Amino acid sequence: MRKNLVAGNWKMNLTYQDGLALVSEITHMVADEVSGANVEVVICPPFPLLHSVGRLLTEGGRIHLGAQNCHQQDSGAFTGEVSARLLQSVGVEYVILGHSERRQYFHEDDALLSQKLKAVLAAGLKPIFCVGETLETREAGETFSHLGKQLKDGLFHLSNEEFDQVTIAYEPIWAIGTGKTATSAQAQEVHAFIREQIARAYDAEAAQNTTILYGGSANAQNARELFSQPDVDGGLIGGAALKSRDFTEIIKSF
Ligand SMILES: O=C[C@H](O)COP(=O)(O)O
Repeated sequence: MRKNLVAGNWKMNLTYQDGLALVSEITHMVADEVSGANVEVVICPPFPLLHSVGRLLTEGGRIHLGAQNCHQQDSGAFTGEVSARLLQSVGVEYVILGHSERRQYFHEDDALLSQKLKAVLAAGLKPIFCVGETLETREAGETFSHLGKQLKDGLFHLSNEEFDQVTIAYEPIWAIGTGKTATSAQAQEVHAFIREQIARAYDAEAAQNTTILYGGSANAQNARELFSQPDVDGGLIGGAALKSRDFTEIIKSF
């Protein structure tokens, strides 16, 4: 039985103080309101907040810590970078890899992401691997070939055991931060396609066990409808993860 998951990606938002205030509100709301829900929750703050947010999450109990990126090497002269091993040592469990913003603004390609995946897995962390198409690609009718290639080149080189640790996030780039959400039917269509590709690359069991998240202007209003789709197992939440009430309502949408 695959798990449902809601991951909040804070991106490059908030100060240290604002971040701690937000996470404290979220832990209280989740503790009070979400006790029985069948969902794992992850919060991915910027690097300088990881340790302190992690401590609050440990005290609060049931929310896991994630990072937004890491370097592919274990250590060394890579000024400004952060290794998976360091992330693991501050209590991180998940790492987002291949977010469309990393691909677009930092030119991360499938070859680099393959190395990052290996580093994350070697450190005992769980990757949240993102794929998604631009509006141009969708309108050209190339969504599925594009996603198929991202999965094949970026992800499907992993062994079965390594792949077991992976969560996939589908992010229609045209829906990120735009307020334009994919319809639940559009999301379901792509998620089913991704699951089918997993079955081909690995097997039916791996496909059934893989958690596939939707990311792209998911919010407290549309989460229930999106999460009710058979192949949508949760969300990678940007803007709405910065508001404790909205994020909690999204978690409660299962
Ligand atoms: O990582 C999160 C996704 O990019 C979605 O962001 P958004 O919810 O602000 O559209």
